[in-house]
Amino acid sequence: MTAQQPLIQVKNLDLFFGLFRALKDVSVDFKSGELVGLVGDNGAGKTTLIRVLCGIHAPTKGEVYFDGKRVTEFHPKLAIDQGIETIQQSVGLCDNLSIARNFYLGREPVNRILGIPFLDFRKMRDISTRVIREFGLRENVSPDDEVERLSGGERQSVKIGRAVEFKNRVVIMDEPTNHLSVREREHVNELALQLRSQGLLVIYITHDIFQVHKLADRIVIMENGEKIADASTDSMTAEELEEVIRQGGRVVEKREKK
Ligand SMILES: Nc1ncnc2c1ncn2[C@@H]1O[C@H](COP(=O)(O)OP(=O)(O)OP(=O)(O)O)[C@@H](O)[C@H]1O
Repeated sequence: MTAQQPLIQVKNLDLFFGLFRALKDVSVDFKSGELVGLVGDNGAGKTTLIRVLCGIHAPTKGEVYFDGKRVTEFHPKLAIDQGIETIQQSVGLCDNLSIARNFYLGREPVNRILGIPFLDFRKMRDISTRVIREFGLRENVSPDDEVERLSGGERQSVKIGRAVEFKNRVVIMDEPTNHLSVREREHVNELALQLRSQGLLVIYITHDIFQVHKLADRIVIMENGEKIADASTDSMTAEELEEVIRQGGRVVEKREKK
């Protein structure tokens, strides 16, 4: 990894829901071409942090920089325009629409005939066919099939394919392998590595410590709204990582006191 400028810089972020402080002075950097595991117990603040990055929540205090520029407005559309895509198990696809339509959701290509705009179905079908083959969907799956017909892993593949095709710069994967079979899980994880090797920043949220330790370059651990550790996976075994999470910040504090 070169010493390049971080793609995303989070500085001293605080976020309150009413009186509840969900993020406490969180600072963290993310670089392009990195796969970063974001872990921590339930309620640690992982989802809240990534919701700030994808423009769903505005921080109460602190700063976020994207590509060196301060983010002054937090809105999901702005985050998408900057190339930040979130892949969650249960959201992101409309079950009753075809794979092709889902692939282009919100970015539908248009043909103009006599100045009247028409959806370019041929383009949607052609591009999504290529991508669904490339991303490992079954041979008998057609771009005209409703996504309802797809397995969990195939649904994730459509979302990941979409992120690559639209040249996203950041893919946030929030528990992307929940409820998937072992084979599908491996496939989704291979796709995550593929995104990283294409130079994207991948932020991977999970409770599966052993899985993320194998995949990630770096692990950021959160606890009660705070970042309690940020370490490369080479510097910590999966067992040590699990212990840090189990003990909250206490193991880290002990290590720092030595
Ligand atoms: N919209 C909201 N309004 C009020 N409190 C919220 C809201 N969203 C999250 N919280 C609270 O903020 C804290 C952090 O939640 P968050 O979802 O970020 O945790 P998490 O680390 O992603 O947990 P999990 O692994 O269970 O998804 C929790 O105590 C949660 O109840």
